[in-house]
Amino acid sequence: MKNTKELKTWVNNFGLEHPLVIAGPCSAETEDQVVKIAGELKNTDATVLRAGIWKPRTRPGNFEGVGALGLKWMQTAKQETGMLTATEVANPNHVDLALKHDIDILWLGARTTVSPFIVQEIADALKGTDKIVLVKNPVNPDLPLWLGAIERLHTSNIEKLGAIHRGFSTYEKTRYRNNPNWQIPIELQNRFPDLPLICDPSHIAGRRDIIFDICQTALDLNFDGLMVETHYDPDNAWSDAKQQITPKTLIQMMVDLKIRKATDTEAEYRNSLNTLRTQIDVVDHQLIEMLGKRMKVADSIGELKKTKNVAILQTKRWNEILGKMILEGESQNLSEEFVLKIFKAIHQESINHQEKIMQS
Ligand SMILES: C=C(O[C@@H]1C=C(C(=O)O)C=C[C@H]1O)C(=O)O
Repeated sequence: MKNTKELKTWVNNFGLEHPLVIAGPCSAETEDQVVKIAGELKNTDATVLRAGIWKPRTRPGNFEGVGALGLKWMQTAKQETGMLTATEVANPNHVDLALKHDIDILWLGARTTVSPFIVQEIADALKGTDKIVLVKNPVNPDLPLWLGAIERLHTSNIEKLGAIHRGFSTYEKTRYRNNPNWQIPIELQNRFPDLPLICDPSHIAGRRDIIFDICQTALDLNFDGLMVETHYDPDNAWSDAKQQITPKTLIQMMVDLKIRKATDTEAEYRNSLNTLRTQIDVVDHQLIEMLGKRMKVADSIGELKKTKNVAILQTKRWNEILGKMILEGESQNLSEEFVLKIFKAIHQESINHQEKIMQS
């Protein structure tokens, strides 16, 4: 698959002055609930009503969705509000049912994207449709797997494609339910700058209070749209209660979010930006030079260790360096997380260098 300007056409055709907003409950629960939420979302920035009909739950015994019955409720909501509809499909049978009920946007969930077999079956079932198909990232931070799923759909002649970033599962406890790992959607934009990219802050956050900040970050990173779980009574939702917000909160959020433009052509802005970027270029050059110098010292240590047959890894020394650098980083306004990441990478490169010398 090649990047082409046409990839963005379906989003541009909405003619919106704000990001595309897909909103609605995590799960369709009752007809009244679906229709009521759609009613509250009508006349807001939300163009598309989302609702989960089949819910992939980590463990059995939880609410697994109302099934095909809910598709009729989506149709009623669409008739009453004029909103487009979107739901998740996880197998060819879901695809058939969703198409029969004229759902406008189908998405593949994170647990589906991980499996090329099931993605291929879904791509085959979708052949010939002109529906919009969105692909959530796989649960693991694997860009080729994510792109591979999109390519399978592209090969099935699905033209209206997009990616949804919902964060990546981690074993570690973090402030997020699913780690945003923003580098991955940034890399995706590098490869496919025109592929529509939508952020799902609800699944990244797993909780209401940080949804706004995640949306703002997404807009700062050129995302085209937001998919936000919305319920009139979030606390009593049948699934993902903690991460849903009310339509009223969504309306306020869209007022408060700052929508960024791709660039600005004003001369003074361009000049200042160029001056600052020259400074960045100088510092980057120095960083690489310093890192090269550090590795030369590591090489010498490798030579020395080789003469005495001493192990490369010296945990005590390494921990001393980390402790010192975290403190120095603090005084330079660098987060501990960042300093750790950088120094772990430096340490690994240093080990690789010494490995080469010790084995030669
Ligand atoms: C360079 C050394 O070898 C390893 C690499 C280190 C580094 O790059 O700072 C520190 C400790 C060792 O694990 C050393 O022993 O000092």
